[in-house]
Amino acid sequence: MAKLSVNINKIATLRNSRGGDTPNVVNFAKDVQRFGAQGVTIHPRPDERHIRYQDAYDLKHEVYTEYNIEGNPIVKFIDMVLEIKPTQVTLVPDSIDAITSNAGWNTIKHKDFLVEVIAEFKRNGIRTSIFVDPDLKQIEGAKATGTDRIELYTEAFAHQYSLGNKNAIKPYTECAELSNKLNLGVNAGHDLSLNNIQFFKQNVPELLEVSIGHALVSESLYLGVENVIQMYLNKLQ
Ligand SMILES: CC(=O)[C@@H](O)[C@H](O)COP(=O)(O)O
Ligand SMILES: NCC(=O)COP(=O)(O)O
Repeated sequence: MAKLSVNINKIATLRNSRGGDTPNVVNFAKDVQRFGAQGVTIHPRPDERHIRYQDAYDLKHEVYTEYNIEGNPIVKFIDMVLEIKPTQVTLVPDSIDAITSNAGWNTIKHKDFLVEVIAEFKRNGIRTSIFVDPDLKQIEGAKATGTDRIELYTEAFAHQYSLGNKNAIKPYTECAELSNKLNLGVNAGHDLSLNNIQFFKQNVPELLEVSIGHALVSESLYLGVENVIQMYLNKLQ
């Protein structure tokens, strides 16, 4: 069984749009765990447009499942992760102004940097994962960094699958097979959804964890809206 880690960035986006504390990010994290999620993921960005660094600290004692913090390992991020000591840190090579993550690491070009940062996290007992495109060379490069796991960047799969192209799964299957052979754990994320997750899971051997946020929160709105409209109508009678 692959674990589901719920990315709660979007809850912080909604909260920040009004400047208050609704919805409350910590309560949401507690609820998703109560409902069965096996992990909570956050991806604080340098501009703190959704998850703030303070949220990462506030969640530390409330996430009793797997706490996964994703981000670009700039100094401020590294210091925060070392202080919080989550279950897992996922390194993502985001440019400062990226709207969302849009590429995996070049694990060959950035090998020395990754080796150093990963060693520091592992010395502190934090499991490491690095975000990579589904490319066999990048998987071999990831192995050489000493990371425990890789997170396969699934945007291309999600897009192609939505167009009906099931062959788009092939590089992911191959990368997972190679990772398994190399004893690298396999996580995955980005644009996974109720539409594509079952097919993805069935075709990616030994998938350990998926982190899902954007679609999961959108689907929750759609699937919950009928109930909430009825509750308002009842109160307005
Ligand atoms: C690495 C990855 O794919 C996710 O963490 C994604 O980037 C979520 O970040 P946003 O919520 O800022 O889009
Ligand atoms: N690591 C991927 C993640 O946390 C969530 O990505 P998305 O579901 O918001 O696209």
